[in-house]
Amino acid sequence: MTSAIPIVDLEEFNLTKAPEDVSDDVKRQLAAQIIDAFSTVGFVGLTNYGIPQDKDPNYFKNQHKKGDISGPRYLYYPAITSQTEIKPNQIRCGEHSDYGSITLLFQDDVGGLQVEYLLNLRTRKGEFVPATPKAGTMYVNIAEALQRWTADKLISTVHRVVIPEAPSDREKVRMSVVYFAQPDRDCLIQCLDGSDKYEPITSLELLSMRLRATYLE
Ligand SMILES: O=C(O)CCC(=O)C(=O)O
Ligand SMILES: [Fe+2]
Repeated sequence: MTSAIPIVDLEEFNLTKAPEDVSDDVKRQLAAQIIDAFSTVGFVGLTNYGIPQDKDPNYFKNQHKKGDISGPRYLYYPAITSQTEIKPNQIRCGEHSDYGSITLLFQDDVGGLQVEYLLNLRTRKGEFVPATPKAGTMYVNIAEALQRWTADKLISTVHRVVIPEAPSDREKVRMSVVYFAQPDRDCLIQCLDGSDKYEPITSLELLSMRLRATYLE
């Protein structure tokens, strides 16, 4: 059976307004539609990627059944005008990789998202390349839980958002919607190849550890 990918029409919610000018009701409706689209249609079917042959092909999917710590983030980057003060090397979102299994990322047409393209898998040396917006497409980032699970067979994607160079682009608001697919909170993430490359850890512990490191340390 094939399942259609639902379309969430952001225009309907008039998101060209700044977030503070959009009512909580409209935000709630939009959030409900987006979460429904991501979770019920089973975007998190990671079947056949990095799973040892003897595993159930639905292995990854089954670890996202509850979606109890998965969730969306709506990002609004204000316009940058000639009056805006920008510090040297300032960017819109610093380089990082996400914490869960995969991240689904939708962006508008302003640009600025860059992903690290690994030139050398062993040293992990890479260079940032633009992840150019393309209408009707989404980016899928591999995140850290998946890297641990697959014992580095899949490597998490380092990414960032820079300020566009062209004044006509930087003067536009940039918006993106991302969905962080996180293995269910009690799911034990241990290397599927049987190695001890990473210690087993529950999804919730891994998320808490990464959030602490990012925001508190
Ligand atoms: O705004 C974007 O395109 C990227 C946001 C992002 O990487 C994140 O929220 O983790
Ligand atoms: Fe990210």
